[in-house]
Amino acid sequence: MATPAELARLVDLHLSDLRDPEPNWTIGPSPMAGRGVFATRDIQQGEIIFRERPLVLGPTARKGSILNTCVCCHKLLAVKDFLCKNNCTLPVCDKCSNSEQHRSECQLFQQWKPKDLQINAGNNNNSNNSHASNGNKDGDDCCPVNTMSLRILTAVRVFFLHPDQIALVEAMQANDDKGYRGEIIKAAQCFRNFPTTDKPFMDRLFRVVGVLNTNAFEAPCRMGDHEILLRGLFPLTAVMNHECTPNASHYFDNGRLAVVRAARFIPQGGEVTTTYTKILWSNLTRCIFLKMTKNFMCDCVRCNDNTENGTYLSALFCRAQGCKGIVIPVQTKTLQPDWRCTTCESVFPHSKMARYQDFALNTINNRINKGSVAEMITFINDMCPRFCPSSNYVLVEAKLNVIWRMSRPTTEEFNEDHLKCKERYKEEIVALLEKLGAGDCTLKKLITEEIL
Ligand SMILES: C[S@@+](CC[C@H](N)C(=O)[O-])C[C@H]1O[C@@H](n2cnc3c(N)ncnc32)[C@H](O)[C@@H]1O
Repeated sequence: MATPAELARLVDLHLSDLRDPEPNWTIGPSPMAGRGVFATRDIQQGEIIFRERPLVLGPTARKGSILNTCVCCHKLLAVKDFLCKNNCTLPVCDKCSNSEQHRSECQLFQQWKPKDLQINAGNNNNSNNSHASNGNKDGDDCCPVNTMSLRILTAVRVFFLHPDQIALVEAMQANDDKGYRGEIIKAAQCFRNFPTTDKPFMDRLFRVVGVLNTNAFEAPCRMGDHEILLRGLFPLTAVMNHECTPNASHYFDNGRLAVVRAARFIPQGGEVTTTYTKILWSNLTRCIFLKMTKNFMCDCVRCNDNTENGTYLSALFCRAQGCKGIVIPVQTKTLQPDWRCTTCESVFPHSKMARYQDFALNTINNRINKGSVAEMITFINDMCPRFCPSSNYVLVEAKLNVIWRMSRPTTEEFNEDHLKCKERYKEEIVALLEKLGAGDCTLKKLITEEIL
């Protein structure tokens, strides 16, 4: 792995005009993991630490993604006949189809000979050759886009970068997850002539895919009245290590600019951290997510406190007869803790509580976005307290969903009680964030400034 100094040199070149002449950050060796970002002086809460453009950007092409979106400008395309006229099978608008960027990737895809993607209605479920629908019900039968070849596009774009930019990608960490090979194999199956026997090429591709999976962000981008998620590699933002209640927060300005601010005061020399999970998830949910997606167990203060600063985001109702107490995990930093009631002290095995947590999660999530906001509020206020403590993260997320839906343009009308509920939910979530010590985090800004 590249030294912190070499990584910092390449990051400086990448930042170009966005590099502050006297930055308040530097890259150094981290006691948490590998390299990290550190404050060169005291940084006040709310201060911008850096801004950065993506080194590469591409479609996320995940299940449910809108696929009839131009791979260059991300504009929404017609529901039919939106693929490149040169048969590279990439969705592209007329204007971008003649751009330099598209020309090079179009030629490469043509050289690899994409397989015929004409599909039959209802034949969308073959995961080895997954012709995805375009997320637009009208177009389900006529959207011959292969999500796996679309997903590999961001990795392919790395090969067209300037040598210093390629060196930066090479200097980044790539977790060695065998699952990443599957992504490449599935993409290769979309072509008749993919260079699978070219070992140096395949090794480089594997590393690039590893770098993307370890470091890339999903950045929301609004184009007119549709919003899509882009897969972006923002190298400096990615060098920040994870903390479950981080001291910095980041957001993406329309997918094209990462902005990193101090959520709290950061003393000179302190490591600048961000979070790779949702801040309001419970200890166990974050722990499982980090292990599965980032391959590490977090050791931060919050992960070591089974009350989570008194927020009890994990809490479930006690299963002992007659007890109305709550149970929380006994051990921290394990994927299968025992659970103990804080009132009667009964202990339950994880298998039992995991089933209960899944039941609460599925019952609540099945209602989210189904039916009106008014129905959701009634469900949250009247039904959920019967089976889920109000501090449980799933219920907290349901309230967040109501705030989100009420803050967006909608034809639904809300009465005074609904508006009061929304305000109450907002106050509860802001109080939770304060208990966690989250400072001026992005979520707090989104809630209080209503820019969800
Ligand atoms: C995006 S990289 C962060 C930068 C990385 N430290 C480097 O040197 O390039 C993400 C990886 O860093 C490591 N990491 C980040 N935060 C960590 C933490 N709190 N504890 C342990 N490992 C962590 C994990 O290996 C994770 O997959």
